[in-house]
Amino acid sequence: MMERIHAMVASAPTALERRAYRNAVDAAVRILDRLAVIEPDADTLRKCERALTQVEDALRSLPTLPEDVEAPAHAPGNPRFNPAERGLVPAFAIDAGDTGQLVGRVQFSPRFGGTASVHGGALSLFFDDALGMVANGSVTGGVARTAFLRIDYRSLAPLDVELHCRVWIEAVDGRKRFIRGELCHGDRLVAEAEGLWVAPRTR
Ligand SMILES: CCCCC/C=C\C/C=C\C/C=C\C/C=C\CCCC(=O)SCCNC(=O)CCNC(=O)[C@H](O)C(C)(C)COP(=O)(O)OP(=O)(O)OC[C@H]1O[C@@H](n2cnc3c(N)ncnc32)[C@H](O)[C@@H]1OP(=O)(O)O
Repeated sequence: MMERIHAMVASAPTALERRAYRNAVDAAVRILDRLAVIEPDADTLRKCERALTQVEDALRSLPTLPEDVEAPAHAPGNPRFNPAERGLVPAFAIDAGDTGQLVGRVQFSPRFGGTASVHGGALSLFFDDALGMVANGSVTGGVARTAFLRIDYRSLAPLDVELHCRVWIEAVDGRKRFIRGELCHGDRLVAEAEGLWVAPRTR
């Protein structure tokens, strides 16, 4: 599988390039996290904007990736990098997985928040990624796309606190993979998710 993915990718990034990319994204998201909590001061923020525009100019000097890369988003060889590496979803620590069930921890930093709690859309984004990992994991095998994702918000999710997540396969029916998940803060249920992932037709 991995060989096939690597073959689809024109130029997979080296470990050094990937680390540099990750560090640059980390710096950018730290800025967004800080902007989410500060009291705005126009002078300071104007200086920040000028400095950030210089960073943007440096990034514009780099070529962009070709549009036709088709390697899955989470594949190690994908030069587009996976969603967590791009800062799209919060980093997710996986404690156990790969047996059709996944157990892990996630912490939503301030940029994912409303006032004191996590934005509902950010929770949905997280569930799409976490349930998607199980839907696309070694037990189910192969690529499948999200057909629907339903979230039940049970209680407010605090920011900057470790939350615990469990994701499992509810049922597999032909190309259809029904996946469920839950997110808890200690003993308190924060949100539940259920979704359907559909694998492409083989012919
Ligand atoms: C961006 C792509 C990313 C893909 C990643 C893949 C692999 C990555 C590898 C490792 C990944 C690790 C982690 C992955 C993490 C996250 C993954 C996120 C994935 C996404 O974020 S991806 C973007 C959002 N996603 C879309 O952009 C989908 C747009 N959409 C479509 O592409 C089609 O819509 C599709 C393919 C869903 C179905 O199309 P189709 O033609 O193959 O299926 P068809 O109509 O034949 O239905 C077959 C059976 O599913 C039932 N069915 C279908 N849809 C249903 C629904 N909504 N509700 C209830 N039942 C439904 C029918 O009722 C029938 O059931 P039955 O057979 O029993 O009659």
